[in-house]
Amino acid sequence: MIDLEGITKIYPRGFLRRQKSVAVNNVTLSIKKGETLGLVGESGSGKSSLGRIALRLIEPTSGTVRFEGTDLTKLSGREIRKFRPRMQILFQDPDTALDPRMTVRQSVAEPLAIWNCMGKEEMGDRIAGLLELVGLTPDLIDRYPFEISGGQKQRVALARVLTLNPEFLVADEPTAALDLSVQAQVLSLIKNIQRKTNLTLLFISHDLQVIGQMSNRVAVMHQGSIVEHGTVEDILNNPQDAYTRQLVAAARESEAWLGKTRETQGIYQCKKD
Ligand SMILES: Nc1ncnc2c1ncn2[C@@H]1O[C@H](COP(=O)(O)OP(=O)(O)OP(=O)(O)O)[C@@H](O)[C@H]1O
Repeated sequence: MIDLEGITKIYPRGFLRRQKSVAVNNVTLSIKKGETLGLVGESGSGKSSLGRIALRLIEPTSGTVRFEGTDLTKLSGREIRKFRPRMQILFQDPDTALDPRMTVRQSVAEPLAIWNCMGKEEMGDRIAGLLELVGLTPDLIDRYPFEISGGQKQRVALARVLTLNPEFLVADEPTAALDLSVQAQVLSLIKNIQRKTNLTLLFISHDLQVIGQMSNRVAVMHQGSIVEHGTVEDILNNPQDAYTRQLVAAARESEAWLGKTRETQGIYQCKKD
């Protein structure tokens, strides 16, 4: 469904913007319909730039982006607008996606109103259905973002993104701003919705454990390049690249640390009881 070919992104930087910074370096990747491709790498490795290029939210310096065979890099602003409802992005911080002056209902309704695709009654049903899909109770519908929790806000942001039935979603560290327990709920929600709707997903994270839970295939990004690419099992059990081996070792260490922490908490709770 998505074919990125030879994507390079160079940002100008520094005084008078004369220096160049290569954020993405000749990346070629494909994502099949209904598949989740996990994109993992440390901060600054170029993941977000690549995700935004895949949606043509920013222009690549060179390379092509194909969406079901159509080269998005060749389309005019007017032509790309037709594709917008079919491709969406879910950001790390729901506060950037939600207008603080809009209620939950207004935030979810806005894309429908902009695309002018429904009558009032049908829109009401659609909003109720979406809120149910993301596990939000109807009593939250008239609340403002400051009146709901971080996890609830991310669910509203997800409902908003799903409003127009997108076929391709870039989820850019969608749970990084959430507590661990809420993170797990939101991840399983995204996974269930992806299965139900056969969404094609580019899931971006710096956390290999999260990527492992969410993805069919993984691409490891380091300093703008894809250094390794394979199934989750291949990457976790038989990493070939030196940087990937470091990532896997760090993920295993943090898994062991988390397990230990839970154990300690368990013992503490028993004693308290
Ligand atoms: N608009 C910009 N102008 C100049 N440089 C930029 C711009 N956006 C990103 N960069 C640089 O490009 C590189 C890649 O950034 P990018 O945000 O794509 O990485 P990332 O892997 O998503 O990082 P993070 O996980 O911290 O979001 C970084 O060195 C960053 O400083």
